[in-house]
Amino acid sequence: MKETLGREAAGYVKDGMTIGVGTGSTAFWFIAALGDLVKSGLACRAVPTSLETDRLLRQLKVPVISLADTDEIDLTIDGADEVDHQMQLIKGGGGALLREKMVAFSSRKMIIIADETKLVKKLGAYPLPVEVIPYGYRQVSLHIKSEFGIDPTLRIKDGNPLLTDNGHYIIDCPFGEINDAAALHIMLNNTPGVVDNGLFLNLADNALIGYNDGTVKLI
Ligand SMILES: O=C(CO)[C@H](O)[C@H](O)COP(=O)(O)O
Repeated sequence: MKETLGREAAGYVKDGMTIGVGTGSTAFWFIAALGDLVKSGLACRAVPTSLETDRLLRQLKVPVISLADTDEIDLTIDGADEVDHQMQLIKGGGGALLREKMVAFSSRKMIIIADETKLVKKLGAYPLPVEVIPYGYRQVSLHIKSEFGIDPTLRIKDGNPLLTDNGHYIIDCPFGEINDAAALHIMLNNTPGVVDNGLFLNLADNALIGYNDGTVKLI
């Protein structure tokens, strides 16, 4: 399914485009498809959203530029942890939310690739990743806990706090159903020490949703 989604998304890439390239296991298959297109002669420039995506793109000889090297991105293809029918998202399960959001914000169009399990009526069942400055991360966590009555978890990898590509920590916040995503976004990002959170509001245009029976629908 992820491979089908990656290949389907590659159909939206046109010659000469600057492409934002997402992170994660679904985006992996888009990268593979983009590599094939470049091999067969497509000209494009790719803006990676993580060091891992950067590495994969270079491995496949896809020309890579950094976000600072372009004024605008024509199209971004990325995965998501949740997408609702209004194209609002939760992202950051792979820890790349900050660069992903910066790339999405600079893109004229963003298409999400996700399987049907990620298409939800309301965001929030997936714990919302919040990227924080390591200094004082505990205070941020305590603040979120007392403000919202939830139990945030510091993301751990190999026994240590996971460090993002930007040298930050991630706190995963199990909000449950989010009723006012815009207000939550502001409240979180107004907390000193919070760099950004995984709510992607009004950034995605469409989603390619992959269904169990092998079909893909553009919504
Ligand atoms: O936001 C992300 C990384 O920060 C990913 O797009 C999201 O976690 C989905 O990943 P996958 O396709 O592996 O399920």
